[in-house]
Amino acid sequence: MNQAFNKKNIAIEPMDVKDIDDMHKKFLLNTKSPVFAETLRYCEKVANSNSNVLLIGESGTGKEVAAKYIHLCSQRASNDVVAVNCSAFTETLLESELFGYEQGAFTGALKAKKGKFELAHEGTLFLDEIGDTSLLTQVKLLRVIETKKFERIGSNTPMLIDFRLICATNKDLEENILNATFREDFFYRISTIAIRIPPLRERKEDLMDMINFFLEQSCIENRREITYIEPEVNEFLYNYDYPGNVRELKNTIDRLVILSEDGVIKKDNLPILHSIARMKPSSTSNTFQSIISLKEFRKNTESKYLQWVLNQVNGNVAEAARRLDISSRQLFNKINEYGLQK
Ligand SMILES: Nc1ncnc2c1ncn2[C@@H]1O[C@H](COP(=O)(O)OP(=O)(O)OP(=O)(O)O)[C@@H](O)[C@H]1O
Repeated sequence: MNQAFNKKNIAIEPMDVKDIDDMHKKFLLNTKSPVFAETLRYCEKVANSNSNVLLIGESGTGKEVAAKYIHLCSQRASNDVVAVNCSAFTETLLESELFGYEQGAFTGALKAKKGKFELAHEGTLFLDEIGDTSLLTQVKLLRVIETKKFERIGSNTPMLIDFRLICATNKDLEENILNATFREDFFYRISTIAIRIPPLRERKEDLMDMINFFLEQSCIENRREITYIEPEVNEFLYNYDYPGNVRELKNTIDRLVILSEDGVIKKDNLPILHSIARMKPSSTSNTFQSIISLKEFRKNTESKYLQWVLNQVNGNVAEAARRLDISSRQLFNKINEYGLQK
């Protein structure tokens, strides 16, 4: 190694899981879904290789969770998993975040800083949202991945590093290659093993356990006790499609627990957007019949939704307006405009 590493001096990223037991306590990995079970077995299988892994899946499916799981199942588990969200930085900032810099390397570099490559030494580097990196950053990353060497910004001394790379994306990188925003050579380099993390709607077998898991977690975190959940809430939680996946489920439950009163989770606390989604449960996978103007589409959707809300409150306009957070006068105008039934 060209420059000595001293693990003790490396500022460790705060990690929310210490070991595999802790991982099982904090995340629901005991799955009843054959699809997700296969995903987890695949993660375990590849954990002990040193291959670069690309996790592909919609936002909120648990790609970061899967990355930590792979790390903790690997021989690198006693070292760190260092995560970087590539979309959170501009090109220059991402570079200094990854490579680190020497004192005086640029204006504002008052003292030297270690980058994530160094921090991930002997551990795992997790690059989230890799599809958001620029072509130039991809070239620089490719070089480090191939040579396992890098220099801090402002230094000519190469450092040798040993890390396992896991990247994640919710983008279609193959399409990005076609439109020249993602390098093909970089794609092949980072995706020796590609693992698809299934969306929640494809693993509904886990929904009940997940709901209970997050309820319990949220009650502890928010110091609440839930004694009753209105049936409409349960109906919603079990039938909703969760386009935001596990994150949306978790946030929804948090919200319901926080807004609960006297231990009761009420249907009134379901966000209004959820009510729209309930009306059109497969809104994300809908096949539309024909192309119409956006104005006409909005009008159709709005009128159906308002009719549904009016039905829910037995035609009580004042109550419907209150729940819709608009004035009764505005609602009356809409009722007349769309010819709605009270
Ligand atoms: N199996 C699981 N058990 C418990 N919580 C989970 C599980 N999977 C995901 N979560 C929770 O769901 C949220 C989203 O997970 P994560 O950040 O891993 O998703 P992601 O696919 O990386 O999202 P993004 O694409 O937006 O970065 C987190 O709060 C995470 O703790």
